[in-house]
Amino acid sequence: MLHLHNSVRVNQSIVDPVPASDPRAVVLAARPEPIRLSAGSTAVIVVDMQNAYASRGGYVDEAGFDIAPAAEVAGRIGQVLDAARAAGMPIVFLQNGWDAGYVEAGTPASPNWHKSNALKTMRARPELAGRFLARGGWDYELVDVLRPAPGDIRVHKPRYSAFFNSQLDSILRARGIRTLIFAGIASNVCVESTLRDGFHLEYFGVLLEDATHHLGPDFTREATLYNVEKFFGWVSTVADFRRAVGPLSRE
Ligand SMILES: C/C(=C/NC(N)=O)C(=O)O
Repeated sequence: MLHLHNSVRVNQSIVDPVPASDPRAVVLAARPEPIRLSAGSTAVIVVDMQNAYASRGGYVDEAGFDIAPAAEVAGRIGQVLDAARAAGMPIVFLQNGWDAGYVEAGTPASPNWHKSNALKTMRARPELAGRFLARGGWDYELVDVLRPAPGDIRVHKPRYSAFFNSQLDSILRARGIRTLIFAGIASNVCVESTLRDGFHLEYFGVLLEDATHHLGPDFTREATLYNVEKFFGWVSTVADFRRAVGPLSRE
């Protein structure tokens, strides 16, 4: 038996979306229980590792959020990608933002116009106008240490959840993907939004807790981990992911 928050107990049986007979299947240690995944039906989803979210002078830094842990997180995501590539798993890089004219960001008739801290910061500081999250600009680009390799997939997304107004679902379905390994920033915003929507689309979502960073007080990190573990998916770590998929390495 495994003890969870609030003293809830669940069986430690393996969650089994793929048959054990699948030659590319491994068991990933996770909370609340281990989950079997296959390299043939699992993708790594790297959420918004753009200068906006992970570099000094980018949007969230300028908007006053703490990005100090982002560099370490990027390094750990690099380890996840090395292991995933060696195992032959597809890797999807999400990039959040809008066109250079901000048409996709919406008008005052959109909640995004009112809630986006990027848009709000640019309105409050006109000298920053046009700088944040605009396709073609530095802020929108992925951080230098996490450049996509040939074969990796990039998906543009204009809202927090990558399943809205994007190609993500059809790209995943076209490859027979059932399980999504999540890394990136921010755990409590775009990562959680995408993992939740994936749940409703029948994807098995696993969040690697040390390959992500939150925006806001530490309780937001705790809340996301609780929500994922308890309601929407599974929580694992970079070391456990590497341990699990290591034997699948084709090198
Ligand atoms: C706050 C925020 C989060 N984005 C993310 N990638 O989690 C934003 O985009 O404004």
